[in-house]
Amino acid sequence: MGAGSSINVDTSSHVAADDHSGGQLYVSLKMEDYIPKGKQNLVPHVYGSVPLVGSWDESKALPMERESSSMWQLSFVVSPNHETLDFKFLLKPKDNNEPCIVEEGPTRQFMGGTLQGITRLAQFRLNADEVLEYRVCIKADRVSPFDLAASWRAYQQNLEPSTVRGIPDVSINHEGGENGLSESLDLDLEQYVVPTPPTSVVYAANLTENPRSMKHNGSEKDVELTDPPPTIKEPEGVDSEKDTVGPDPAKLHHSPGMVESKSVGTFSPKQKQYNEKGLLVDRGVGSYRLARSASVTDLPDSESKNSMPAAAGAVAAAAVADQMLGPKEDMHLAIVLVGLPARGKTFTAAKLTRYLRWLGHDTKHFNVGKYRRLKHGANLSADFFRVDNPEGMEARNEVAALAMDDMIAWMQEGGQVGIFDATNSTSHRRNMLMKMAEGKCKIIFLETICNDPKIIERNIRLKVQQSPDYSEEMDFEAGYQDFKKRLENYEKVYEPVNEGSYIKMIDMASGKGGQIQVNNIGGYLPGRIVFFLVNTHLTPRPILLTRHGESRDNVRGRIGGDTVLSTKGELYAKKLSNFVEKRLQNERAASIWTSTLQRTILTANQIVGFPKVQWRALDEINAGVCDGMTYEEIKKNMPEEYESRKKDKLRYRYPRGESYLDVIQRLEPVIIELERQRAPVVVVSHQAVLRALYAYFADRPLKEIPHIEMPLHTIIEIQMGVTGVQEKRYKLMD
Ligand SMILES: Nc1ncnc2c1ncn2[C@@H]1O[C@H](COP(=O)(O)OP(=O)(O)O)[C@@H](O)[C@H]1O
Ligand SMILES: O=P(O)(O)OC[C@H]1O[C@@](CO)(OP(=O)(O)O)[C@@H](O)[C@@H]1O
Repeated sequence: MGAGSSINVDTSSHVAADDHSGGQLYVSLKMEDYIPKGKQNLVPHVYGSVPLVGSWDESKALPMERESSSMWQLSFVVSPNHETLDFKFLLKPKDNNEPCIVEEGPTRQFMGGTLQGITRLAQFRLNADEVLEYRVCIKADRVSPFDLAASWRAYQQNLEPSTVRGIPDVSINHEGGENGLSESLDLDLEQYVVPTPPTSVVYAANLTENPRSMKHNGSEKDVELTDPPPTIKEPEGVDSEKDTVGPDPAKLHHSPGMVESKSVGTFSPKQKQYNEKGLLVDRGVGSYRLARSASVTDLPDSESKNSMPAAAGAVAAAAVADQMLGPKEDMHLAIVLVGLPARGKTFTAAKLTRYLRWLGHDTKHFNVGKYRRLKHGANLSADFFRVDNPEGMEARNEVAALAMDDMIAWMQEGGQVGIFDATNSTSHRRNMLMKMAEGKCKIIFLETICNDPKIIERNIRLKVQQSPDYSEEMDFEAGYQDFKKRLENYEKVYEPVNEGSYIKMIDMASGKGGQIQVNNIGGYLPGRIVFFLVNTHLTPRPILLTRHGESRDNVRGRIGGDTVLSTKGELYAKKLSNFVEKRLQNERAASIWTSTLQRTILTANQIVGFPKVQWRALDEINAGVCDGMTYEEIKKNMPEEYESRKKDKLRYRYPRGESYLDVIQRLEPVIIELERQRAPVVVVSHQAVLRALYAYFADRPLKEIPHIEMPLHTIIEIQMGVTGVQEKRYKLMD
């Protein structure tokens, strides 16, 4: 994506999202059958150097299967730790008493995923005069665990015996768990619901920045400057269950058993205080500040702007290079939304803000609608938005300029990414913004386009229900008609973006993939933003987060390690499998993700009927030299380490281990993959890792992450949907 380039990404295919998923080698072998009459009792087999293909033990060789009348085939997966695989074909008589015939010639070999000596015929010497020859076709492709899971799903749907071997982490056992216990536990899921952390439901635009000009004595008047809460109106004569109608938030938040829930952009007073204080985080990723990599002992005051140690690794290196080589204005990035009303601009802006903040980028969301409401009141009719209303036009340009001024001023104080959320639907308006930004920040336009009338209709209804513009309009139909008129006013003058650097999201909410077009986009952070947007969508699905069942080390109070489950932990594994079976009973495409540590694998072991994927990225925070110690032992034997961690748990890096910031960085591919999935996912992982994942969905600030409560034996259900994120919790046992 160099400067001046323009590319189209068709998101209906799986674009570039698999590069992080730790590929495995999918090997497919075929042999053409020339077996003469009289030799048809010989079945081709494969055996070789790894346990999957018998460890050179003929009796454990893998039989090939008949694909057609003349073709034998076998496919298997070589795990990453067996990248070198030696193998040979052999013919096994159906009558086991007769000796096997091993193919002539040198051993065939895969090395580092490359095939050696593959094309030669397979020759079998039956006796001094007779040699059997087979044509051989061998293919090896690197595949992601997700594609493997998909192939397993295809098997499940077609109900044909799988011919893919060696996927030990893909469970195809349809019977009940061990002892049949999962069937015997009859769970009524609702009785396990527990309250979520206290929060309130807020429309995303309400959480955006307040005008600086309306600040008093340096402190913001939160109460006066907050948009009025939305009034939930039921559209008259409309069945809210119909697919053109968005879910009634009242129902969403108080559905049976849902004790409390919250949406994206929800905040606790504590969090708001944090946001407004604007803790500036410099992880060396895309920030212009080049903090040196610090050990915790020389960390300055944690609230100071330059206090974040630079993140390690190639990713950070790329970002740092961008900062050093790019022009000064590139140090600050303005993402300027463009689009007609009800096209998902605020939704996208809020989501992007959440993602960038989670990654440690100092990001703020400026919503011009909020400025307009605060300056001119919330109840302006569609006439205000007419092009032939000069006062309205002037007032709208004025609040846009005010918000842009604020954003640029904030950037000059050190802010990194500003998200400027308005329709910005004419080139005249965009020119004004570009002039204001000249020499101060780089602008990327982000246009959301939707051509699906059903989705537009659903969005309009959602807007009338949720937007503070209609909070005082009790009559849904009147609000609906007014919004439609407002939309017509915008449509008359709308000019799609064709200038500068831009990203166009076209029909991304259609559920069929959509399209992303980018023009003149370069650099680390813009690249990450495009990658994130390509992978996000609106398909509703749950994500279930849970820690593993109690481990033996948990009982002893030892951190890290790789022990098995305690008796209590084993019980949780059974309850969890029963829970998942019930909660996801109609979700055939769901998958179970674990870390590579025993305690999560054992916890998921009894869940049957879903593919399982092991991620190293989901492994617990690496406690380095402290691994296996109790907190008491660390305090006694390494008091400085203990104190340093206590002082700054987010940034503290265990000697030869990791910090929470390191964990967040390695979890980014997991977040992208969770965003990309359209089916439910159950994540069985660990305390620190789940704190970091949860913080992303719940929009909790970085500073709070190491202190988020993440109890054992509890499931946090994150419901992703068209209105954002809802949360529900189940506690299966103490
Ligand atoms: N890319 C998109 N295209 C179409 N609709 C979207 C998109 N992203 C989100 N939406 C939906 O649009 C609804 C209205 O979005 P909102 O952000 O308030 O619109 P806008 O800011 O454009 O007026 C959201 O609740 C969401 O369901
Ligand atoms: O960051 P803190 O609060 O120490 O929590 C992380 C710790 O949680 C533990 C339990 O104490 O996770 P886990 O349950 O996965 O074993 C430790 O292994 C890990 O070091």
